[in-house]
Amino acid sequence: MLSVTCQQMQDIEAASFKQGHKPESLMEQAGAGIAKTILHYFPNKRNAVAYLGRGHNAGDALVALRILRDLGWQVGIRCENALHELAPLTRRKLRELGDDFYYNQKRPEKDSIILDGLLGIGAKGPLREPLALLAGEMNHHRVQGRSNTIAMDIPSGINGDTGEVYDGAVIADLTITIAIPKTGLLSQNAVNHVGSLALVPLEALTPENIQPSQPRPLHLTTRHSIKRKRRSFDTHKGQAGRVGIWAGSEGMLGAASLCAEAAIRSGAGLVTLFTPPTLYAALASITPREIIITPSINPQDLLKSRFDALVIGPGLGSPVASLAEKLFAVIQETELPCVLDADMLNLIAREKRLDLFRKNTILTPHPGEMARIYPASEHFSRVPTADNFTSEYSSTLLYKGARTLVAWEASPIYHNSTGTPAMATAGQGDVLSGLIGGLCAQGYPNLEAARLAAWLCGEACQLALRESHITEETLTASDTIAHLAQAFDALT
Ligand SMILES: NC(=O)C1=CN([C@@H]2O[C@H](COP(=O)(O)OP(=O)(O)OC[C@H]3O[C@@H](n4cnc5c(N)ncnc54)[C@H](O)[C@@H]3O)[C@@H](O)[C@H]2O)[C@@H](O)CC1
Ligand SMILES: Nc1ncnc2c1ncn2[C@@H]1O[C@H](COP(=O)(O)OP(=O)(O)O)[C@@H](O)[C@H]1O
Ligand SMILES: [K+]
Repeated sequence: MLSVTCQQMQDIEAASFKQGHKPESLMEQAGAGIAKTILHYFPNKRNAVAYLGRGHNAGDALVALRILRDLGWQVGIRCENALHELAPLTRRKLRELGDDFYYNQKRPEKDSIILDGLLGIGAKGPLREPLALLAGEMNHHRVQGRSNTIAMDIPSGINGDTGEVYDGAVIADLTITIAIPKTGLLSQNAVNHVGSLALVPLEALTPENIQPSQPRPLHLTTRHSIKRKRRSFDTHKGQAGRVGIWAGSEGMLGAASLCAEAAIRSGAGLVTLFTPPTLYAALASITPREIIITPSINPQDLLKSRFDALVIGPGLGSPVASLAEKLFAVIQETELPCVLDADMLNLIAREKRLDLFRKNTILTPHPGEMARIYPASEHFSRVPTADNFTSEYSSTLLYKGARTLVAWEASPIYHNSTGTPAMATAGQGDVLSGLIGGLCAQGYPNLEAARLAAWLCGEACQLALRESHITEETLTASDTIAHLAQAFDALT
């Protein structure tokens, strides 16, 4: 969904009020959506404390808090403003929690949920007292109490238009933005304060007829903006997509195995993994039985079978020159959707074969690989890099990072909403490339496959963290695969 400035959001709100929508009804819908999102990621009852400012942002937090309390959560508030200073609607939402609620203020306990309802799109400039004090308290409890902070609409102390981070701004693990994403949330400067993103759509507030504020529009990929395919009843495995993978080398068998497993878990009907004959036995012992493993020394084999998509690169290492030439020839010849990942990108950079970045290819560089294939990226921030790169090359680009970007030619630059720092662990990229290949093989257009795969991987990891035996420290790429089903299920 297109992102908007705070002023554009306020104009859309004002227009909806003119049409007869009521602020209280919108606030109830926003609060209900926030509570639902919190329960999606934190399904077990906890202690929740809402930090309140004076405006309607606090009202959203109070509605969510009321819903959580009705479901048996222990809830409380922190507010340094006098009651009479609160906006009338916000005061009403506070009263609905009980007359004594304001006077029995609470601080978060260990492992709490902290709701940031200090400031939303009505914020002007850096945090002023008493909100600066409360933001400091929230950030302290988040670290000391290992609590999770969830920002209502935008993290307080962030400029919603530019993403500028003011002193003492709230650090959120998850920002639940209301109705339409605000452009500042997508800024790279703000990423450590925004965390992962979720959207609560409101029917009355949609971005129709809004002019993008940038020449290349910035969109957020959320669960609502991805369409999941349904199969017809008589689908057979040949129609469900055939993926050919060239991956792995001595010491990097796991990359090949994870990539192939993710491809079959994406829904692809048949996945074939080509491997040097010397690695066959070892790879067969760690790869799911559903994967066809074919010993091969010639990448041309990728062109001989009837595949619907190819993935080349995970764990490839540094192939000898003759193998490299054969891989280049395959990439040059194939018209299939072709994911080029990891060492394949390094190889292309090293041999200066950027002519291979054709329309059917999907490139998945992390910033290090990006600097090799496109040294200009070191002089630009992420969005201009994605913009310039896709203007120069006709490939679909998936530029990995804490806010993964996906773009193609003149498409909007899509910012992925899901993900967690727990993903900073080996093998996540191999899962991602396998997933993209599997989705392409099922007929998702390249851009859609890349957006969906990035969203699914991030969502799977966020959902994995709900489980008591998986933490930020212990999450592995295998856990990502194991939670893909829940991620698919979370799509509307
Ligand atoms: N208006 C509506 O119909 C809806 C509003 N919603 C929520 O309401 C929010 C906007 O509410 P408001 O317009 O009341 O604005 P805020 O809740 O952002 O509060 C703005 C008030 O905070 C104070 N303030 C501004 N900048 C400050 C600073 N730097 N330091 C300290 N105090 C500062 C001022 O008193 C200002 O009036 C949205 O972000 C969203 O969360 C949602 O409930 C959806 C519907
Ligand atoms: N802090 C983070 N927040 C969100 N996603 C992350 C974070 N760190 C890594 N990721 C994601 O994990 C994946 C890692 O890919 P990559 O670095 O290629 O891993 P590998 O090569 O080990 O498989 C990318 O999709 C990246 O976007
Ligand atoms: K907020």
